[in-house]
Amino acid sequence: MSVRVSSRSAFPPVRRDRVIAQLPQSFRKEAALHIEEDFSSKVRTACQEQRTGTVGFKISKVIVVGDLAVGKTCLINRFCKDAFDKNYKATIGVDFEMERFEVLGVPFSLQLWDTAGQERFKCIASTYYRGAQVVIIVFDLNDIASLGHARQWLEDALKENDPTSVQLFLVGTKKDLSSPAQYSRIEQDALKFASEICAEFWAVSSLTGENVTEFFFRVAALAFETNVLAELEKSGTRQIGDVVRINSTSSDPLAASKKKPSSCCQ
Ligand SMILES: Nc1nc2c(ncn2[C@@H]2O[C@H](COP(=O)(O)OP(=O)(O)OP(=O)(O)O)[C@@H](O)[C@H]2O)c(=O)[nH]1
Repeated sequence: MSVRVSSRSAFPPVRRDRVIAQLPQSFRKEAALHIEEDFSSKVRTACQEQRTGTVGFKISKVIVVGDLAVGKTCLINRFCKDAFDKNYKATIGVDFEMERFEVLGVPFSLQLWDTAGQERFKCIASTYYRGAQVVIIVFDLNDIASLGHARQWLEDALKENDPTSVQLFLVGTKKDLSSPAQYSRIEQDALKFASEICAEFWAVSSLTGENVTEFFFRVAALAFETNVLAELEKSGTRQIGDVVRINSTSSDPLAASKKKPSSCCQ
């Protein structure tokens, strides 16, 4: 496999197909963490001038939660291993994969934590929720009950984390199994719920691979952008009037879902 060597990294080189030079776009503008077309000029400039501090050495923790058998393991495996297993094997506790990216020339890593959806393993899994920068709540697009349970998964994940600093994604899986009519019905509900909790909505299929790479690239890019902005803030280079564009960093998704019925993410 071809790789790209970064002179600024102490880690192994990044795969060529993990290089992000443009901001990947959201799946639906109605439920997006932000709708800018590109990285902010502040972030681009910081990367060009190598003013990203420790971001190149950081590992962002991503937890993937949701009901049993909704497809969390398959989603991670499709992206990390380009593999799909049609047989269900329950995750016992947790498992994780590391993915290395290069964003705007800066190395950046995601640690993807696959957690158990089965009730009996949930208490083991929840001990690993702490320290997440990104929470991905997964539901099955063909099972409305799994979308209904998303709020509980969110509450559990936020108990262990600062609700104002996590980025939330709501991901519907098994898109290949739903008819267009079925899909559009559940998408309406998912979009509504995603905008209530300030999450970004995606619909994917791990069987066909539809939207899987696009989704994880978006996660990596937004997590990277937040880290660079935080680094700039720490080093005092942000100016009065600068806006942190990722709204989930400035609002509490659970409080938002109780107070605001409409979108609060843009
Ligand atoms: N057709 C189809 N089947 C899928 C897809 N994703 C997952 N599956 C199937 O759904 C079942 C459950 O998938 P898993 O990824 O193991 O589910 P999980 O959410 O990790 O389950 P737990 O570990 O118990 O929490 C398996 O039989 C998969 O093959 C998909 O995109 N399309």
